[in-house]
Amino acid sequence: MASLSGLCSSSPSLKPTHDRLAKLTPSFRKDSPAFSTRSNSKLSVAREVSADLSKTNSVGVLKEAKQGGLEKDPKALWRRYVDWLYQHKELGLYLDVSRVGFSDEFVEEMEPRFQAAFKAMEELEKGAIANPDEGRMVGHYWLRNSKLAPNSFLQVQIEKTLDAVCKFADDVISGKIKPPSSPEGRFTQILSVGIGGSALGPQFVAEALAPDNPPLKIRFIDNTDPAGIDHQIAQLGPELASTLVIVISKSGGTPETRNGLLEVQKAFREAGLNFSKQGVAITQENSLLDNTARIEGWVARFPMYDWVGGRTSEMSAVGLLPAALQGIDIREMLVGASMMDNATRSTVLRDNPAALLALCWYWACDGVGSKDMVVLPYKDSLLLFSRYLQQLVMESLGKEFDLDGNRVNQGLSVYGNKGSTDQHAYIQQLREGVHNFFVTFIEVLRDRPPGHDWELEPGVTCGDYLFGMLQGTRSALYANDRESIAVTVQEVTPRSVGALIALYERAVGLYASLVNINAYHQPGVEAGKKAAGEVLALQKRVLAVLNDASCEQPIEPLTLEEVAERCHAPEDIEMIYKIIEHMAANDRALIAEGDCGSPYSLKVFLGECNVDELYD
Ligand SMILES: O=P(O)(O)OC[C@H]1O[C@](O)(CO)[C@@H](O)[C@@H]1O
Repeated sequence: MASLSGLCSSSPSLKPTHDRLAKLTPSFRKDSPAFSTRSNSKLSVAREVSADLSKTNSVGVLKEAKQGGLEKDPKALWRRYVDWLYQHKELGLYLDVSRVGFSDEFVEEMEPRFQAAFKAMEELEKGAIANPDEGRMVGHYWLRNSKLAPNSFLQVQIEKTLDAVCKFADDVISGKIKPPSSPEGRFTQILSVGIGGSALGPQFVAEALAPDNPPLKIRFIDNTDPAGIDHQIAQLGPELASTLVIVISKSGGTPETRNGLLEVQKAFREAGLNFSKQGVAITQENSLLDNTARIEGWVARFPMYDWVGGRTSEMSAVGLLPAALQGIDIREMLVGASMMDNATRSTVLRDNPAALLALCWYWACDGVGSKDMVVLPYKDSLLLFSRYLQQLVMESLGKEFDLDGNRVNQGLSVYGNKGSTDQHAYIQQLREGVHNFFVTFIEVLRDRPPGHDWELEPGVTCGDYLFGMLQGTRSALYANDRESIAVTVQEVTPRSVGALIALYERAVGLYASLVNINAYHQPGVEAGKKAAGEVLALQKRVLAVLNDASCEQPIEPLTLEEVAERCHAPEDIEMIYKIIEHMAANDRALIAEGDCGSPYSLKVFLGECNVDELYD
C-alpha cells in the first residue's frame, strides 16, 4: 500500500539537477523575426527569474513522478485531502486538490517559480507594464479595490464610474430615466450587443445571479448571425419600445458588434423608434462607438479603460451595468472579488487558492497544455461558467511565443457544461475513453433557499441526488486515474460569483508567469479578423467583375476560372466558389447555372446590370 509520501514521490533520483533539467528542456527556436518584445525595466527582475526558471522545464521530472500513479489507499487519500484542503473562511469557499497527484518534490521544485510569479503579480498590481507588446498596464484588480490603483487619477476614475453605474441603474429601475414612447413608461428589457469579453461575463453573471423576476430582463446579441439577431429582436416584439440597448465594445470597432448595432438601429427605425433615446455605450473614450454615441446623443456612455482587458472586464462597467440593471448586488460581487484578491496575494503556495489551481494545471498538463480542463459545475445557474472560463483561460494562455520570443505554442483547453447533465453525455468517455483531460468540479452546498426543500423519497431530496452524482463521478473518475479539482461554495451569490471570477483571473495570471507568456494580449485573433476582411474585399471584387460582365450585351455568364482571372486572383478560386455559393443561397441577384456540387460546371452572372459603381 503506498504511503502518502509514496504517492507523491517516486525515486530519490527525482530531485532535479541543472544538468538533468537542461537535458529535459525542449529546444525552443527563435524563429520569428516579426516577433519582438519590448523590454520593461519595472517588470524585468521577476520576469527574468520566471523566464530562466521556465527554461528549466519540468516535463521530464513530471513524467517520472507520474509513473508512481495516483494514491488509491482510502486512509492515505483522506490524509492527503485534509492536508491540502484550502478554506476561505469568510467566503465559505473550499478548494480540494487532493485528487491531483502532484508530489512533494514537484511542489518543492515549483516553489521558486511561484515566488517569481508572485513577484511579477505584485509588480503588475503596482502598475508595471505587464502587457509588454501592447505597452499596457493590467489593472482589473484595482476595479474591486480602487485604493490599489497606482495613482489618484485612476482611483477617482474607478470610483466615479462605479457611482455612475449605480446611479444610472437606480434611475432606470425607478423609471426616472425612461424610454420616450413605451406604454409601460419604463425600461423593461436590456438588449446587450457585444462579443467575447464584452458578452461572456455579462452572460455568465445573468445566468448565475439574475432573480426570477428582474427589474429588467436581459437578452444578448453576441454574433453577426442575421438569423440570431432577428430572433432576439422578434422575441422583444413590441417591448422594443421599452428596451435599453447596451452596446459594449472596448475597442469600439469590432465588426460583429458594429453589425449588431446597425441591425438593431434598423429595427428601431422600422418600428418608428428613436434609437438614441434608448442606446447606451460602454467603450474606450474616443473610440468609434464612443464618438457615434456622443454625436447621436445616446442616453449614456460609460468608460472602458485601456488597462482592463476584455476577458477581465466583468468588474468594470461592462459587467456591472447590466448586472445592476437586473437587480444584482454589484457591490457584493466586488466585495467577493476583493476578498479573493486578498487571499490570492499570499506568497505561501498552500494558502493561495489561485496558486494551488495553477500548480494543479501545471502538473496535470505537464506545463504545456497536454490535457484539457473540463469544468463541471453541479448547479444549473453556473452553466455558463465554462464558457466564460474558456475565453479567460484560452485567450490568455493560448500563445505561440513566450515572453522571450521562443516559439512555445502554449495553451490550456477548456470545455464543459454542467453536472449531472453531462453524466448522460460525455462522462462515459471521460471515465473510460481517451485520457486527455482533468476535471474541475464546482460544488454548491446549498441546494435551495431555506424552507423549500422536501424529501422525494425517505431521507433523500432532489439535491441529495445532485450531490451524489457529483461525488460518485469524482470517485469513479479517480478510480480510473482521472484527476480532478473540486471548488466548493456555499451558495451562488453575488459574493461567491465575484470570488470565483477573481480566483480564476489570478490563477490564469500566475500560470502565465510559470510558463513565461504574456496573458494579456491576443495577437492570434487578429489573423482571423484580417482574413475575414480579405474575404469581404474579394467578394466586392467578384461582384464588380460580375457586374461588368452582366452589363455587356448579350450578358456573358462566366466560369469560376474566368471570374478568378478577371479578379486577378486565380489562386483564390476556391474562396470565389464559396463566395458565389453563399451569395446564390441568399437571393443576392446572382444567378449560378450548373451544379454547385460540380464547381467546373458553374456559370455565373448577375440578374441585373448595375451601372452605378456600387462596388468600389
Ligand atoms: O470589446 P471589443 O473590443 O469589442 O472586443 C471583443 C473581443 O474581441 C477580442 O479582442 C478578440 O476576440 C477579445 O479579446 C475581446 O473580448
